Amino acid sequence: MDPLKLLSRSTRLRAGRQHAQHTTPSSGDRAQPKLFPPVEDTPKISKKRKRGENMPPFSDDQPGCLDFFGVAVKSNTRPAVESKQDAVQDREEGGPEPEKSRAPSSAPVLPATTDEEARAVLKQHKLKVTLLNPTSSQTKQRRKGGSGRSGKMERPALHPHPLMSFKDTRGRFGISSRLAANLNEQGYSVPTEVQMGALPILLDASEQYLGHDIPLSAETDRRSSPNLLTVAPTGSGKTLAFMIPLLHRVQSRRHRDQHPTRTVCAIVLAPTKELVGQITNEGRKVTKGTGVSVTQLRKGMRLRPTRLSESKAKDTSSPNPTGGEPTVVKADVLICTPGLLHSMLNDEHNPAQDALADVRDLVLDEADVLLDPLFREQTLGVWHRIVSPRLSVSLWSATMGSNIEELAISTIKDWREKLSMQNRETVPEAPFVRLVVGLKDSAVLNVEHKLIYAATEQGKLMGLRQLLHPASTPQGAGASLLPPFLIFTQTIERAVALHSELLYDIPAEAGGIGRIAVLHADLSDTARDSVMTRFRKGEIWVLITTDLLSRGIDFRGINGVVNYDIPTSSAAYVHRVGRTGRAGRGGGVAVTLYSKDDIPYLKHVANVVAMAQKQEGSSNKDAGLQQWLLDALPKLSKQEKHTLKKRGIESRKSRGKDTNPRAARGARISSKAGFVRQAENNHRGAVLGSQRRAQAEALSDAGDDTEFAGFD
Ligand SMILES: Nc1ncnc2c1ncn2[C@@H]1O[C@H](COP(=O)(O)OP(=O)(O)OP(=O)(O)O)[C@@H](O)[C@H]1O
Repeated sequence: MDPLKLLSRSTRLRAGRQHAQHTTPSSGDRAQPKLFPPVEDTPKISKKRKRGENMPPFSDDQPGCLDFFGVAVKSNTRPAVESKQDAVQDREEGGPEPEKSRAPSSAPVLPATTDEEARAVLKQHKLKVTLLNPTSSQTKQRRKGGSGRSGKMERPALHPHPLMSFKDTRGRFGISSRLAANLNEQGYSVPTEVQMGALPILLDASEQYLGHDIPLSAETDRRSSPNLLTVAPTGSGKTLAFMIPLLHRVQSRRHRDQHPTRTVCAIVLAPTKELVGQITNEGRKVTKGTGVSVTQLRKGMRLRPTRLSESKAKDTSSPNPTGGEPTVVKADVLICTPGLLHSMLNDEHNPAQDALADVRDLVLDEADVLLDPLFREQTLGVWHRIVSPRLSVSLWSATMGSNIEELAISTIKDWREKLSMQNRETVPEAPFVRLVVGLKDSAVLNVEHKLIYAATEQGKLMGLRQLLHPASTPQGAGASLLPPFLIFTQTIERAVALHSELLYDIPAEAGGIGRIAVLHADLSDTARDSVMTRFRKGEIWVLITTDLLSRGIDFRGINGVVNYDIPTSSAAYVHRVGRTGRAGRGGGVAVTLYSKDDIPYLKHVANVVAMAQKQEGSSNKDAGLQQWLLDALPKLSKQEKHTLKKRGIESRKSRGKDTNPRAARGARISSKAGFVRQAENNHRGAVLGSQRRAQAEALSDAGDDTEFAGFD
């Protein structure tokens, strides 16, 4: 088997075997993908446990950690919880389940943890849960008697009981046997940190997690699923964390309503087509046989109207822009980019103006990008078209600025007020919870970060070639990378130029030009799909791309990321390097090449690297980023940061050649000397000239019957 066929996310995983075949460094040998060390390695926690009475040892090696709460399971709270859950399940699924699909009597049941145990586990796994919309009285109390920092609003902490094994999802939250079986079949047994924290919050909207700490206000609707904002590291399993609750709710609703026609019940928005495709694929794998349909919205499709307007819609259906009959979306869960859905909803020929009438779940994956000015209008446009008072919104990313948090709070408030006015009755307020895993906005820890100074553009190209051909470099002289890896550039032009420069660098015996490819937004959808598939299959070893692939994309077993052009924000760095070291795998390398032009803009990258190294507790001080370098790098003002994020490094933009040809020449990606390029240009000009002359002669020979074909 080709060892590079590891990238394929669609590879069927089997329980207990999912990492067995991985042989490249970044495939790692971790049995389960937790990011933070198990309790045995954490002296602080074990010390605490000695003091605690009922805290049995927790080991990540225990599959599913079913014994974790072994002592407490015997407690008399268990039967009550069990019977309550059965009742909820029966109610949700429209009556008692047939015997065969019920959990067997030996099925895991709700671990009856105490609040104290839950707190210890949350702390151990670096999970922090906060209520973002406390009642005004709670806020005041905390201001007075709280931390003492007057005027600073302190939000109350929550302590949901974490999920220790996917087996518990059925007994504890009543997810269907089919959904549970699919998770098991895909090899998911132990939840990652984000799943441990988010699943109980989203699957159990009641007293389970909120009642302990926070008496909610009278107008807060306890029955609503809470709104959730999650910040968790790249590759930590956020997709599954939002997919399971969403699919569970859709499935329960379908059972309960017994409605034959499908209308969209849930929407997942993501910024790129590639990510949309990946989420759809993941959703389909876990919904197999559940009757829930997960669909990727594509151009030329038509949204299905709700029942009310269906008959009216039949006469006014809009033509398919790609020709032929438009495909009507028959989906329970719709996954799409905000731009496409927004334009479809605003199309005046669209007969399905109320297509989102049944939507009760909205997920914003990579929420900080979706709420960035670039996508904000479309994202909020879709959000405001949803009219269900029971809407539950969740926002997910590895990086989330405080401005995004504030924007989310204000949008939820505006949306609720608007809906209350429209409906002429108060829409109940759902709790808005924030879950943070680890340190916010930081790079994943199991990746080795390298910053390499290359002085000039040509130096960067040479540095990259050394990475591609480590054998030609004296041992220890530089970084080396094992394919497959990704190379990021700032612009499409530079990605294309770098691709043509490196095209012949991989020897024919190793696959030649087929091993290296470029992917960017100017390619057709088919070309983009084909490159993605070939990279996932391991046919392509080096993929040059722009920030198009920097977010969300999950290539298993990718060994490294090269920032050929430095990222334009710390968030961009976190996401780019997060394409390696996924699901807890070690061995990934992130190399950032920088020239002297980059030095003014390097600080944000250096800060993230320094933070990651500090968190990791790098034992080798020389390997880490030197403090003098950090101190020497200039700091950007807020305005400069904003401009850099928006426009990138000016000299690398192709437009530079009109305004500043010299700078543009300096930024050109080429290893050829100036005189060689000039000779090539002269030759190209001569060939073009002779072709033109030949054309002109042919035209004059053709005589008067030739039609005027425009000026040459
Ligand atoms: N519980 C689990 N056990 C084993 N593997 C898991 C588990 N949950 C997720 N994974 C795997 O981890 C990888 C990363 O998951 P995912 O793409 O959801 O990460 P993410 O947090 O969304 O990353 P990003 O921030 O880059 O979007 C995937 O290959 C997924 O199959």
